[in-house]
Amino acid sequence: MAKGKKKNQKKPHNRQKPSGKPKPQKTNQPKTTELTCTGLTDDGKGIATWNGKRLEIPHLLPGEKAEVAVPKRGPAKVVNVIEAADYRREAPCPYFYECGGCQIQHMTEKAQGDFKQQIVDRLMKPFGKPEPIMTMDHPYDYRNKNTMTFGEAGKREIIGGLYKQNSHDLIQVDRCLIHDPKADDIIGTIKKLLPSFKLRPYDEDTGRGFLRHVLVKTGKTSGQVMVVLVTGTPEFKGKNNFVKALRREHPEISTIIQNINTRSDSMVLGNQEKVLFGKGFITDTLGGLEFEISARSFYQINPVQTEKLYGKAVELAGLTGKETVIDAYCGIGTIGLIASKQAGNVIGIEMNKGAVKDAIRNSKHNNVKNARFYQGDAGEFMVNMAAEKKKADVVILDPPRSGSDEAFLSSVVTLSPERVVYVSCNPETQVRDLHYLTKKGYKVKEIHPVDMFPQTYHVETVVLLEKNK
Ligand SMILES: C[S@@+](CC[C@H](N)C(=O)[O-])C[C@H]1O[C@@H](n2cnc3c(N)ncnc32)[C@H](O)[C@@H]1O
Repeated sequence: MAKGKKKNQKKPHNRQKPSGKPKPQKTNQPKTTELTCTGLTDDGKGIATWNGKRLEIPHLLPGEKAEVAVPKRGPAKVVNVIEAADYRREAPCPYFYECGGCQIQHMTEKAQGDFKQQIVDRLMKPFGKPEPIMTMDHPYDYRNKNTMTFGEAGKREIIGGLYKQNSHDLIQVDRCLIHDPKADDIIGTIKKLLPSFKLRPYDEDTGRGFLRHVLVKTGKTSGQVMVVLVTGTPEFKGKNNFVKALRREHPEISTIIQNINTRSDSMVLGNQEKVLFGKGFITDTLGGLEFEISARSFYQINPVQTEKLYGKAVELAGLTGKETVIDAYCGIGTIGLIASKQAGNVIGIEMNKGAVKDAIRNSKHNNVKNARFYQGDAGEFMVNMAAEKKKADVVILDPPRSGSDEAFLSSVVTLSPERVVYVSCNPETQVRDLHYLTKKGYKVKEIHPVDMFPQTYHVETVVLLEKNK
């Protein structure tokens, strides 16, 4: 195992007190005990009680009896499952128990769907019964955005992999089961090429070395592939030959970008980019439209499920070709542009400048004439629209995990659209916002959970609200 970052590690010290009496060492030696799991948290951890204390234990399932190691600090760990639940399975990924990327691979696929359905059913109970969750036929290989981090282990052995759960320790990962396999092949080739070009992984502490991460984006429909080499320094010795060698092994690559990231936080990408080969972006098709995807633009990571999610959102909007539709928190304009085919006009609002530029470019690229995109805070934008007595027939909103805010929601109430379609990647904050809207004259009509992120605990929901008659 390699260290991706050593900054927070304290140096050990051996000094003793002058009295000669050694200070007792604080140990974190775990106690191993037998526990029975009584429930599951919404992030997929087993719940058990030990010495009157509630424990949340990764990889343990309700009804199971297990030997569990309980340290003084940090998470408890399953040592041995004594009685297994009938929906437990051998996790298909060999890195599952170490890597933090997936949390529920030890459940059968049916159980994963049931688990997410139960969460949504419970949270949405005040508003009605949710529809059955939309699951995926092949819940693997789905990510179109794949990142691996580079570091070193032992005697300068290069590691290209993922962080261990809750840490900055890297695990060598040759194949991540939810990544696009093509992406992992390319990352493997890059790892193999590094020594022959005398390129090393970047070390944040010393500022030496070169490669921090490799990000590979793939267009599932177009087959186009973007490779982003995230480097800690701008110098790239032998870059032309490196690009040639990589393309020789992977002629499917459409564009290669060097992204320079000198930051010390956990952001993968920096602000500076150089296009080394190709156009610097790829395209992909979604909802019958073609979207340009750049290294830094937000694009839903599971295209198969996104078709279902957006399809449902547009269907719930109930458009007849005349309506004014607001696409709030619109990102690169995907939902609004897809809806524009059936709407009178679309107004998109988004905070991120780059995403708004992408949305405008995408509308031109698809010859959409009835959509306008604005940059700003969605709440402020809606307050202004309400103050100017503007009209909206349908509001579609897809806010970040933190949900929407009162400025936005109160302006929705003032604008008084017939329908509100609320897409969310966090049903908890969505429920909070639904309580607000249902107290102010709206009624929840339909609730649809969508499994956008199989093997993880995350669940997406799309909810239709209508104005009380
Ligand atoms: C979950 S993404 C949805 C993007 C888009 N609807 C899609 O499906 O690709 C949420 C978006 O909200 C934007 N955002 C966050 N806070 C915002 C705010 N206060 N006002 C407007 N947009 C905001 C983010 O930049 C991000 O693009």
